[in-house]
Amino acid sequence: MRLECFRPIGHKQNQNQNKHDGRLSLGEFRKVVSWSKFLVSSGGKIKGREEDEEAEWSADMSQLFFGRKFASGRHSQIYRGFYKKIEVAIKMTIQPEEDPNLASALETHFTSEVSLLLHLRHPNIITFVAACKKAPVFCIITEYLSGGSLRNYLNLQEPYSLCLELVLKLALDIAHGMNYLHSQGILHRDLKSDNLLLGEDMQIKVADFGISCLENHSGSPKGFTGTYRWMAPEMINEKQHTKKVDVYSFAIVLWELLTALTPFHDMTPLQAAFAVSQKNARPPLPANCPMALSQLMTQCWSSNPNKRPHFEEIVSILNQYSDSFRQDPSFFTHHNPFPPKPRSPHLFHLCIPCICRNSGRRKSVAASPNR
Ligand SMILES: Nc1ncnc2c1ncn2[C@@H]1O[C@H](COP(=O)(O)OP(=O)(O)OP(=O)(O)O)[C@@H](O)[C@H]1O
Repeated sequence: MRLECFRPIGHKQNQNQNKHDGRLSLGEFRKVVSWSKFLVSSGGKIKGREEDEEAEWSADMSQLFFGRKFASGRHSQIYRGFYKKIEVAIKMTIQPEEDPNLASALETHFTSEVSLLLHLRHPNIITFVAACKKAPVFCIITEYLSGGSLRNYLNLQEPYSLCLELVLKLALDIAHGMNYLHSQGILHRDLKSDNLLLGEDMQIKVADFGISCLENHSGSPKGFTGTYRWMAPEMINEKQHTKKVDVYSFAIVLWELLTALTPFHDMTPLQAAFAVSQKNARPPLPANCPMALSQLMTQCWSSNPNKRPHFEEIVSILNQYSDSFRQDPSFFTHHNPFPPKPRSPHLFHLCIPCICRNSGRRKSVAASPNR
């Protein structure tokens, strides 16, 4: 998109402008102009993660050019734009006058999202550019990712159609991003395919840190929750939770990659939450899913958070699978993550006569799936 399609805040628009040429429509322009009176004079500061650190994040609004709105969140509108000639996404949130509780929750989440994003630098985490806070309008500027969300991508695919190579690549991108996030002591708490964005080269970046928090401040997110279909049972039950809630959500995302379907699509989010937390329900394992990936998913969505692996381990397992799969495309057909346990020497000894006597029968007994 050409730079001249975008307008700095406060710039007058030509009324005859064509609505469909990538520029702002009159309505969109009026909205941005109405926000501009709040944004132009902004020069906010926000507390950094260190108690005494006040990090400057304030955007230079004269360098911000708005394009079209291309997405919406629950409480935000997302515009394309340019900031200092870099293509960006601009997330705008406006506090509702009529709902002071929501207004205050939105401010808390804006502050928390900025203070966390500010410190993150990783190829699989969305890059923060700048922000602007001038109540009742808040804006967060990040790099723009042209591939849209993973959910939108999956919606365009046939069920069960993603090739294993792509599933492994995307799963590894997510696991790398999450491993980095956890290494920084941050819990995401809303990991889902809508919050995973795709770059041009199908590189995934983790986004939307609105309800994320530092590990040692993991109380319930005031005013908001994550999304039930992806939420770990202990978080649904509002119990104390740890980094492992993200591992649970990762398992659901892995299931989405393998099926391209929406988890618990035949239930409302509340029904899904009840089924997961009270009946230990999980999405059905795909029939043709390699056993190695089924085992990883099952482990990651275990109801006991201590049985879920850390992301470091997940990265290492997925790396191993990717390497083996690259070298031998039939790897997943042969690989059995549950190798039969070696028999104890005592039992082996006892079996010898019976093997000798019934050598023909032994084969079929060993092959019995019930053993
Ligand atoms: N940097 C970006 N590049 C491309 N698309 C983006 C970007 N940021 C957000 N989006 C799009 O906007 C949608 C909503 O963004 P985001 O999840 O950050 O908003 P939100 O208000 O926190 O949403 P919600 O509260 O509903 O989860 C994303 O699912 C994605 O499709």
